[in-house]
Amino acid sequence: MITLENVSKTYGSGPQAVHALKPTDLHVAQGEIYGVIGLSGAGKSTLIRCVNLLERPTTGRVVVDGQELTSLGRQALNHARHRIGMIFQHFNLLSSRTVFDNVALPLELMGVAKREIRERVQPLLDLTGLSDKHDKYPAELSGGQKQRVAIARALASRPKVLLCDEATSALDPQTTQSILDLLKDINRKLGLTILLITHEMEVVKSICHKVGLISAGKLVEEADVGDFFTSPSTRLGREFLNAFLELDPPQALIDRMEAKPGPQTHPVVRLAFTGDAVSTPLISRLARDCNVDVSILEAKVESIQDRTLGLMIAELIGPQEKTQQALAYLKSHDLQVEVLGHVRRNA
Ligand SMILES: Nc1ncnc2c1ncn2[C@@H]1O[C@H](COP(=O)(O)OP(=O)(O)OP(=O)(O)O)[C@@H](O)[C@H]1O
Repeated sequence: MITLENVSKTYGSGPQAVHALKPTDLHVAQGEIYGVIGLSGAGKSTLIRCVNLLERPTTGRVVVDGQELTSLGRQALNHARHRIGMIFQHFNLLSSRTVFDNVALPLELMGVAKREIRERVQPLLDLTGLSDKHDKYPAELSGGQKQRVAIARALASRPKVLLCDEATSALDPQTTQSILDLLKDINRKLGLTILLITHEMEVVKSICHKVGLISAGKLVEEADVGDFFTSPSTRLGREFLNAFLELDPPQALIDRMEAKPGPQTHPVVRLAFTGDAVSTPLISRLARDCNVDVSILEAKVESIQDRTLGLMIAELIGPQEKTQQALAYLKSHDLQVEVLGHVRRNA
């Protein structure tokens, strides 16, 4: 439904040039919710704004619903944009218009007749839970309600695609969840394809099917959400995941950690279990079969959509050859094993 081919964006030129988006390929399938995550300044906004050509890409092709937007003239592009809704972090509502009139605005601009506008706006207010806010002004609404108005407005022109630019970043966690539930609901009910950008793993975890990780203008990793949360393939992906899971070794242990193994040290490992491994008593088998002691420092179980993810930080205690054997054993059992460092037992 959305295809970016070799799309890049450079702001300015010469020594002042900022290569905000390096040549990027991206595909979002029909009906999919795709999240792009990255740190501040990574190029997320630039990427999403290139999709509807709010930013004109420096190179590449943008194809939405089979139509190449980058080849269209001004009028045809305006028309094509009716099929692409967009919502923003700060809602961008018109303060002098009521809820109804804000939602009706795109239809007025398209020249839709008054009666048809009435017939189309009311169901959108119902869908977004705003039926009783019809005549309110934005100043009379909460942040979550304002974003609902923005969503209803974005849906008014019956788009095939919804672009969400940090749509929940200005909202508290509870309101964020209700807006994410609404987006999930409209994705299901209307078959709407959603591309969102966010810096919050919670957003990706809650509603996305697929995720792309962007860093310094480059899409460095792309995966199904379940795979990303269980085994990110880049260092940055692991940093995002670890920060989200808040599963780091105690500081006192980090301070004692050495990078290289030695005859007097024991490895500290972070283990991620998925699927069958979650319910298998691997740790007791590890102790029995490999003859090492396992000191569990932290552990938790997370539900990531339809998957269960078990996480643990543990110290493997025993002679070096036994702890190496234990690591090989863990790796052969479909676990993600990351050696965080090595500590002296009684330092
Ligand atoms: N209009 C512009 N002119 C020049 N540089 C720009 C412009 N817009 C963005 N940039 C630069 O491009 C880079 C990417 O910015 P962008 O806003 O796309 O990142 P982001 O990931 O969305 O960041 P944030 O999460 O902080 O909004 C940054 O270095 C930014 O300073």
